[in-house]
Amino acid sequence: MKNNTLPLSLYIHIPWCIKKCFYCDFHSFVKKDTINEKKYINHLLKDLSNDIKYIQLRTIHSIFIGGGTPSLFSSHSINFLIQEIKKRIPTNSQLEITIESNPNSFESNNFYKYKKIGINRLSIGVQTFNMQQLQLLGRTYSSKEANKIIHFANKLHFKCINLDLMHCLPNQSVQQALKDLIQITTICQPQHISWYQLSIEKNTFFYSKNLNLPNENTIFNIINYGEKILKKYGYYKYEISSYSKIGYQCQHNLNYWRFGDYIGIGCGAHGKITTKQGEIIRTVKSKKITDFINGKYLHNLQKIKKNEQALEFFMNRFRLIEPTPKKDLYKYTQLTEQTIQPKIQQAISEGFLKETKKYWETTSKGKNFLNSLLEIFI
Ligand SMILES: C[S@@+](CC[C@H](N)C(=O)[O-])C[C@H]1O[C@@H](n2cnc3c(N)ncnc32)[C@H](O)[C@@H]1O
Ligand SMILES: C[S@@+](CC[C@H](N)C(=O)[O-])C[C@H]1O[C@@H](n2cnc3c(N)ncnc32)[C@H](O)[C@@H]1O
Ligand code: SF4
Repeated sequence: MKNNTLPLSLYIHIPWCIKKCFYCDFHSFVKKDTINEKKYINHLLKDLSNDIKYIQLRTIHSIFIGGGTPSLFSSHSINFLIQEIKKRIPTNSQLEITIESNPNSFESNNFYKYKKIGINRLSIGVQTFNMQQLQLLGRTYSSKEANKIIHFANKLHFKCINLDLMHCLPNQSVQQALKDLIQITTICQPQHISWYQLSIEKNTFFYSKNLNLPNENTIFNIINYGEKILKKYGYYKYEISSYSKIGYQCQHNLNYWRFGDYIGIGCGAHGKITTKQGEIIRTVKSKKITDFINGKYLHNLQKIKKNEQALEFFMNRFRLIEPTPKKDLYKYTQLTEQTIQPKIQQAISEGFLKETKKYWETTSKGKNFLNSLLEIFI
């Protein structure tokens, strides 16, 4: 492979939370006592130094500090981390730096300083403004507190604020789900909204519960009317769950979905890298914090087999609303169009896909039955 020109992002995982929410299976564990932030950050930097080889003369165009609840870390620690990273790897002038936070008062004390140290995208996980539902989800703040903190964050004028909102919650009516959206789009007015349909995941408290989840009809109405509200208030859908004002798409997540490269550091972080030889590898870092802080950073490194690369590429690409440029298949995987032509023709003949000279685009049937479309590429 010639010089690697694929966009490169850096993901940093901070795995601690105040408590484990009943629905969440992201890699996080409850903070038992004071976290030795400096020690963890030193290990993050050592973890990064092992992955420097993957940079291949590129610059980093986005940093995402996710979790867990990264906003449990002080602005001093986050500043030290960002400065040390910048000493080690070139970053581009338009660097997007996101940190995720929960709308708890003590965490919001960090917001002002996060902005001062260069964080330009603040993601706040609200989930809902309905008090009963917040309690049902196991969240640790009130809707009043969430509103106050979003209002406070707005006044700090981050370049972009994202709010995470979930829908199709247990016992949730269409009206309640839409009320959350009206609140967010007309009062909070963030630049970006991530609107997630609740998924019941294994290894979560919810998984073993007999929940009163919305039926198909309610789900259809929530999504159908919800998308109308989002569009009415200027939020354009660019990915299955992602909506933004024009110009505020999340560059980090876009890079994932376009099948770009990203280095993942931290306990449980994953990365996806294209090597000089044109191989595509996935890295998974140790999920056990004891392993990670004993210097066992890398848990697993796996090459994506050639015959799985088209599926991996389209699994990411077809999440996006934008059409897929045909030239990107070779750019991101080194696969030629010829190698996948029969499957493309099958997807077109089954009504999931349409094509022009330069693009492939999912039809509404393809968007609504994405898994059936992707099965063609297995
Ligand atoms: C991993 S959390 C990190 C953000 C922050 N810790 C918080 O809780 O707000 C990222 C987001 O994933 C979403 N999420 C987590 N579990 C989910 C599930 N089972 N179904 C749908 N969305 C989920 C939530 O909206 C959450 O804000
Ligand atoms: C579900 S997304 C939510 C993004 C948020 N809605 C936004 O727009 O900023 C973020 C979560 O996905 C997980 N995540 C993202 N990239 C990751 C990576 N490379 N390795 C491990 N976990 C990752 C983390 O749990 C992180 O909190
Ligand atoms: S949703 Fe956020 S706060 Fe809740 S357990 Fe997951 S990462 Fe932690």
